Amino acid sequence: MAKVKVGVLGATGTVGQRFILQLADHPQFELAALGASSSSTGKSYKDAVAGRWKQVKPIPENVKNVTLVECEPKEFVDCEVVFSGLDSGPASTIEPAFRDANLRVFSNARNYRMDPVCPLVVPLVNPDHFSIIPHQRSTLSPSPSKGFIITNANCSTTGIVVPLKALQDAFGPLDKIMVSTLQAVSGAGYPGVSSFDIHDNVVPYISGEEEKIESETRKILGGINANSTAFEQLDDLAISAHCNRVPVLDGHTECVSVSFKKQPAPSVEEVKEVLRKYTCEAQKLGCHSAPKQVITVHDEPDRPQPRLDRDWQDGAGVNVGRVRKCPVFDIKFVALSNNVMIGAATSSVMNAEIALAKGYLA
Ligand SMILES: NC(=O)C1=CN([C@@H]2O[C@H](COP(=O)(O)OP(=O)(O)OC[C@H]3O[C@@H](n4cnc5c(N)ncnc54)[C@H](OP(=O)(O)O)[C@@H]3O)[C@@H](O)[C@H]2O)C=CC1
Ligand SMILES: N[C@@H](CC(=O)OP(=O)(O)O)C(=O)O
Repeated sequence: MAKVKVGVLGATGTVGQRFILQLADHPQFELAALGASSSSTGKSYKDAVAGRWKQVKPIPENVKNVTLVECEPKEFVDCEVVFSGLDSGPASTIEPAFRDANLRVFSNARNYRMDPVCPLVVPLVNPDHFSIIPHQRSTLSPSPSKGFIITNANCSTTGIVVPLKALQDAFGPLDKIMVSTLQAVSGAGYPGVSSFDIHDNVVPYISGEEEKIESETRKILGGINANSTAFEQLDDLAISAHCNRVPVLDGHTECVSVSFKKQPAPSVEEVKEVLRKYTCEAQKLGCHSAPKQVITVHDEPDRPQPRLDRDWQDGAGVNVGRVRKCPVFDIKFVALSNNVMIGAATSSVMNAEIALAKGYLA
């Protein structure tokens, strides 16, 4: 089958560079156009990222000499799909312009995540939310025949909703959640937090992050109504987040405590077994980027750790450890996810693979 031609918006940034690595040699997608800001357009990709290519792997040979273009639909006429690693400012007008020009937009930006007709999908959790797409199109005037926007979640939200979904499926509705995050500096893009601010330090504030974790979790773990026209958010799920920036390059660590509506609560061993056995639709569909093991449960008392565990399975799954009884809630555990992989680029790419497999790119 011919590959689907795709473009990347914000191709030079932290998330954009990960898109390049994942898409340069993808079995189903072919890179056809790369966009960035006007300070990069007209340059070859290698010149535009000179001094700020921050990946261990080199720039793929077939990308080095591609000329960067403006993020305008007329520059992407060969593409059927675009992956967006745009900042939220430019994303607010650029992403809908691509949707209205009949491209399928897979976005990392926060702008449309809580939109009532926009799917907010963590591919390991809720790809069933794609079914709102026909309704999303019907709310637009003129209604695009092919275009849509699908978003993926904030990177810290992504890391917790995967184990929480496994627990919710197995043990019924969750009651309360407390989460404290230790977030990597790559979450702030490049150059991000200055070394002077983060070295030998912890910054106990990330603007807007706590609110995003609290609202996005309720949407992702919620359902969609029978005729696929509205999301059913978990409005009665109590959730509170504390967010901290720590001197780690990649990988968000999150300390989670959870209680269940149904009592008695499951035991530690039952929780571990459910997490280990959790599977997702991307695996069943045979998606190229799906992890073999969605949740890797560590029994060692000092794992997961970002440096040791963030690249397991190319950062496509979630690591959980320290599962234990909580004297205040029911269960507590530590989750680690790669914020730039499953927290960003891998989620978008896997969402597109699922959409392709389910016929949404036809
Ligand atoms: N980093 C992470 O862990 C995560 C990030 N996200 C989200 O992904 C998005 C990208 O984040 P990140 O990669 O960290 O950001 P960066 O700042 O590293 O990259 C931003 C990209 O957007 C481009 N850009 C900026 N302004 C414009 C413009 N006016 N027109 C066109 N292109 C523009 C930049 O191009 P140029 O190089 O030319 O300036 C660059 O390619 C954000 O919305 C972020 O919130 C989501 C989850 C996790
Ligand atoms: N704010 C996250 C990364 C991010 O960009 O989040 P969002 O896509 O929700 O703006 C972090 O700093 O680690």
